Amino acid sequence: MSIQKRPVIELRGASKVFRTPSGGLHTAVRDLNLTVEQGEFVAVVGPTGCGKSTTLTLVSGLEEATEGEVMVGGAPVSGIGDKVGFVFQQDAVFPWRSVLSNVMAGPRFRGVPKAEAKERARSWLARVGLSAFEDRYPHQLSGGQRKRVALAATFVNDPELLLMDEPFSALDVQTRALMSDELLDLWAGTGASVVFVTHDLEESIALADKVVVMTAGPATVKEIFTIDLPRPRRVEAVRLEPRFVEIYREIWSSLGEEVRITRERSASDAA
Ligand SMILES: Nc1ncnc2c1ncn2[C@@H]1O[C@H](COP(=O)(O)OP(=O)(O)OP(=O)(O)O)[C@@H](O)[C@H]1O
Repeated sequence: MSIQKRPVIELRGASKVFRTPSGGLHTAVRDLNLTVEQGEFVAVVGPTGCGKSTTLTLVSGLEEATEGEVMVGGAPVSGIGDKVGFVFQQDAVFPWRSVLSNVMAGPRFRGVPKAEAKERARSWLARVGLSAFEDRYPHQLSGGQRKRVALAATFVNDPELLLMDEPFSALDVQTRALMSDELLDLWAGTGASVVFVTHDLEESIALADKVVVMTAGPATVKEIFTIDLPRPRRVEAVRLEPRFVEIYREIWSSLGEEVRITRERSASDAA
């Protein structure tokens, strides 16, 4: 018997129009249709400024769609849900709290008793290899370690949906690859769905089940590619596989066209 997967996110004909400071209107997302199923890891790639982050803000409930429907967990999105975790480029850690206190914060806000929150936080800190650092403060950590704290602080809340906006882009290449592997390890077995926005096509293929290519702005879905690389994956190793290179070429021919359109537009705007 096949297991019926249920959609966790459904965007149907979603558009977002912003009012610009000069009083004009700017369409950031146009007629976007996208379904993300339970447990699925979906990466979103597209040219710079096309509307990827705006798509995430619609799903998060931070912004309301101007048109169309945005459903999360089968209901129209309203505000930020308890079961949604966020990881952004900037480290969302409290600088005045210790590492342990940072990871305990989510469960404590959700009413988990202190002793239990501490136990859960310690177990996630162990999983990200930071047990020895629990008394440190964020400024006493490296960028990679701070990112690990942010991941532990997110996963400790058992999110059903993880929204990630270029979470590793400020890290150096090696740390980035390590963090990607850690993310895959942490995510495996949680059953959480992930939407991961990135500029980096290699990163998207190494991580995801599906790569969504967005058009040059306003963002709409151009093509969706299924990534049939087996799991578990190690990002540095998977990049060298012939199938990876084949997928990369296929997606790049779709994405490259949108990147070219965006470049030509900005060149003509500058002229
Ligand atoms: N609050 C806002 N008000 C007006 N315009 C906005 C607002 N937020 C985003 N935009 C515009 O909408 C477009 C899409 O922005 P968005 O940040 O979603 O793109 P992106 O694909 O995530 O960009 P990047 O890849 O550079 O991070 C851009 O032209 C941006 O300037």
